[in-house]
Amino acid sequence: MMTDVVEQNGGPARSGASGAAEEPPSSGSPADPAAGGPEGGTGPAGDLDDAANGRPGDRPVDAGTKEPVAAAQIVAIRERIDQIDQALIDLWQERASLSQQVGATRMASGGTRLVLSREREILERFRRALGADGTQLALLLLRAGRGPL
Ligand SMILES: O=C(O)C(=O)C[C@]1(C(=O)O)C=C[C@@H](O)C=C1
Repeated sequence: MMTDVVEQNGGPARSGASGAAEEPPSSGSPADPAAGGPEGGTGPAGDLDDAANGRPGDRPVDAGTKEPVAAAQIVAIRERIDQIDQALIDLWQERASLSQQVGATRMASGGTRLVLSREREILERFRRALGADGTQLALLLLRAGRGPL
């Protein structure tokens, strides 16, 4: 599976054709308005944002299932997913910053903005490890540092 990386609208990338990804498999009815509705106010959401999960602190987790054991497992696994996502974000930003430093150093010394042989090496490393999606990921990674070609 390969997904186009260019999302001009800034929205989430879609990898499937279905527009009903949050529906349970057997559900043909509209979403339950009670599920995920307001859960009682305790003040402005801005004061309650939970830095760990980005949700207002008083909102219950939507695990996508009503089965409590499965829901608890999902919540636990999501903790690690959130840690990984944060690490990816931190590393992404660190890499972009380092790439900009390299570019500025090179150009200040009369060098080129880009070194395409180095970019090919990086693209190949990602392709070898992750396949075609790796190539797309590396293209985004490179663009985050040196800007668009
Ligand atoms: O390694 C370099 O020479 C860089 O400038 C960094 C970097 C990158 O982000 O990896 C960015 C631009 C170059 O064309 C090649 C690689």
